[in-house]
Amino acid sequence: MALKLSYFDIRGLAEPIRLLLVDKQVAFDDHRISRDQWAEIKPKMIFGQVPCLLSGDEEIVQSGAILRHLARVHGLNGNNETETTFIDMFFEGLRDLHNKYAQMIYGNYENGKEAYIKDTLPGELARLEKLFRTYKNGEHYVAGDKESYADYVLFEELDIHLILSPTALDGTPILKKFHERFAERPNIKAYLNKRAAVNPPVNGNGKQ
Ligand SMILES: N[C@@H](CCC(=O)N[C@@H](CS)C(=O)NCC(=O)O)C(=O)O
Repeated sequence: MALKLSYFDIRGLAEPIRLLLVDKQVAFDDHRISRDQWAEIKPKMIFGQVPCLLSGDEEIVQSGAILRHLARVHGLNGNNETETTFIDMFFEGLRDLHNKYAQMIYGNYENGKEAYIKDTLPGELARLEKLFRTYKNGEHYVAGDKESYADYVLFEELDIHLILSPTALDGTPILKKFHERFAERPNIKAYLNKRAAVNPPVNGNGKQ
């Protein structure tokens, strides 16, 4: 089934989806929309927004729905209902953190960045690390031995926070190790090397 992922030429909400597809070696058209093209494309989108994954004739929007769709198709959803629920819960927790990050990035970067790094982030990461240790003490993936869609989201979330603050993970060694391990997965590593040459912005306003 031909896949086309439409998004802007930034990492943003599409990057965990790209990472999942790349890691699973699923071919896709990585369609990057320019600001000029957007005015024409926006009215055609179900909610007037991207990312949008076109899978054959099926149009899927909402980044969480896209990730969960791919998780079901590629076996990245846990081994049973308990694991799937845990993975979803972990993902929603990551989404909450990302919303706080995005509020600061888009709404209060100049005045809010330092307070976000110092006051908000450590507690958020500590909570995530505690949850991450639920399965096998966090030695592998979110739900234990096998990767899930939430691992791609977690990796990207940690990665962008390291861009924001290179010492961001110093207080959460288990998450730091996960980030290092995940970056070494061969397909991810090759993608990160290729991406580094282009270095696309993390966010739409160029702040990161
Ligand atoms: N809940 C949606 C949010 C999508 C969203 O906010 N997309 C932004 C880019 S990150 C967008 O399309 N902005 C352009 C616009 O709204 O015109 C999701 O998770 O996919």
